[in-house]
Amino acid sequence: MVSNYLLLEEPLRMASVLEPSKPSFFPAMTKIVGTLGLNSRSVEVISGCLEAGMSVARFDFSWGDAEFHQETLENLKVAIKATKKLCAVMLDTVGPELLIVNKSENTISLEEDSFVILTPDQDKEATSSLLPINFNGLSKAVTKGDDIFIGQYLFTGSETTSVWLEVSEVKDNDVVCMIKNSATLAGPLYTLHVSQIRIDLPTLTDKDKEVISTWGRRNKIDFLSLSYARRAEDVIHAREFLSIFGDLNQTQIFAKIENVEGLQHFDEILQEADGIILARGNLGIDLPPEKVFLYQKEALHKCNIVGKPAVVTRVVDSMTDNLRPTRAEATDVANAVLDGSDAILLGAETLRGLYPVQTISTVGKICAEAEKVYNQDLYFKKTVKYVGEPMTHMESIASSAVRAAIKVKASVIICFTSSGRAARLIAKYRPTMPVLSVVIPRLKTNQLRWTFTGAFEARQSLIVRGLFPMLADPRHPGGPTSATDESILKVALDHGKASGVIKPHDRVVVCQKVGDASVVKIIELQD
Ligand SMILES: Nc1ncnc2c1ncn2[C@@H]1O[C@H](COP(=O)(O)OP(=O)(O)OP(=O)(O)O)[C@@H](O)[C@H]1O
Ligand SMILES: CC(=O)C(=O)O
Ligand SMILES: [K+]
Ligand SMILES: [Mg+2]
Repeated sequence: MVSNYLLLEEPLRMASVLEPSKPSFFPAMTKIVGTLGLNSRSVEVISGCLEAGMSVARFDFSWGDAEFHQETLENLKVAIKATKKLCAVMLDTVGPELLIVNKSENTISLEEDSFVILTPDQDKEATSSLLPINFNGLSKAVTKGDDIFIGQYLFTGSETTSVWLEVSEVKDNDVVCMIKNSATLAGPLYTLHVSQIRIDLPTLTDKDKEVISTWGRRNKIDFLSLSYARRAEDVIHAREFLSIFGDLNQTQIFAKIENVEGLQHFDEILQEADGIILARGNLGIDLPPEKVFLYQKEALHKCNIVGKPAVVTRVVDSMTDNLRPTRAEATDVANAVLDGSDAILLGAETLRGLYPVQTISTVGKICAEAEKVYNQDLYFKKTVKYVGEPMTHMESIASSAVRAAIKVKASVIICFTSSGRAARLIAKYRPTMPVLSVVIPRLKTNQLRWTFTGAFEARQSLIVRGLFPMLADPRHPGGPTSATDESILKVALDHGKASGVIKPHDRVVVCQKVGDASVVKIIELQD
């Protein structure tokens, strides 16, 4: 029987369960995005995160100000130098997120069946009977009987600090709610969510614009995580805004789908965005829990077939306080890989968790095991069928490179690229071996000065499953000649050997342009 499930057939599966997990030169083909903050901002801890496999650092502006994040980023730079591990930078916007700030940071006890008022008056202190929120339209958006959720920022669900409320009355700008479960709110910041209600705030808020034009520009961010993307226009507007700042026109936009409205416009958003983040934290309370798994499978499938990277969030919440994930969480990580995610995003686990480094390493190990039993052959066939014929030249070259690499059991695919496009297309076919994307710099000018391209392109591949970037020497920019190509290939092979992914007598598939022709070649190493 031909399985339709992206998992290898027996007897390979049981063999894989019983064989010990093997350490490899890289933790997994699936990438890990770590949210840096409170418990993950020293050079030492960030270095540990990089060594454990984090390749994208997320700076979440819902939490902490520009100065706080700058300090963390400076430490990240030191850690990158020290570990020699590349890492991309992602700025995550606040967007139309409803937040409660608890300035005093005293815990707030809420009693089941008693009442609490939500007020837009942010000068008020947060107490057991009054919670100030950052939005003055709530009283117009909700009606009696609506459910409201309040939890610690990046709530994990297992803590006793989350509460469900029911709207019992709207009084001018205030919303009076009945408390449905007793809870103690802890920490300085809480997120508030009303299921399936449109929050009439722009997706890119004034604060977000300010942060992008200062912090984002200063740090030439690789990715913008556009929180609460609800329509294609949100992405278009964000792109227009980024393009005002010369350096940021290369920043990729990852649309973060966090509610049903975003889900309803998924196809149009995907068309405009460079990638998608399945923000299961918020979506998991906007959608009924029983619907989340199917959305995940559908969304990942859609991203995969168009070759855009997809990131899944909130996988091992319980590791925020524990050294081991629950069985359900470990299985969930593996299923995210089998469903097709490119990267896993860790939130509370690395931001305020007790074990940021161990969490990254545990998630990496689970991903690696799932990748071993991923049914690449079936996936490849489905993708080729979906793309149809005639294929574009590049699509045909990319799929041929993957096919050739699998047939000859190559240990690695080396892809020369400037824009990163060719390497991403290869990754789309989900090769079982890593793709060394050798980014060849190009010289460009803005009429005032010369600069090299390549750094953005290299770092942006750090979120794509299977891509491992390497920057070629800028002394060989521009048009390829056979002499420079040979020397670049030699550097790439040496890099592969030094990192342990290429061994003597291995076969390697190389994808490059020779003159005008795109070629796929197979080389057999002597030593
Ligand atoms: N500097 C280079 N030297 C040799 N081959 C290259 C070089 N840059 C790209 N290629 C090859 O050219 C083909 C087109 O790849 P890709 O689309 O990435 O090219 P590009 O020049 O980076 O992009 P674009 O066509 O968008 O300008 C691929 O086969 C790729 O491996
Ligand atoms: C990470 C995030 O914002 C979410 O999962 O909702
Ligand atoms: K955010
Ligand atoms: Mg969210």
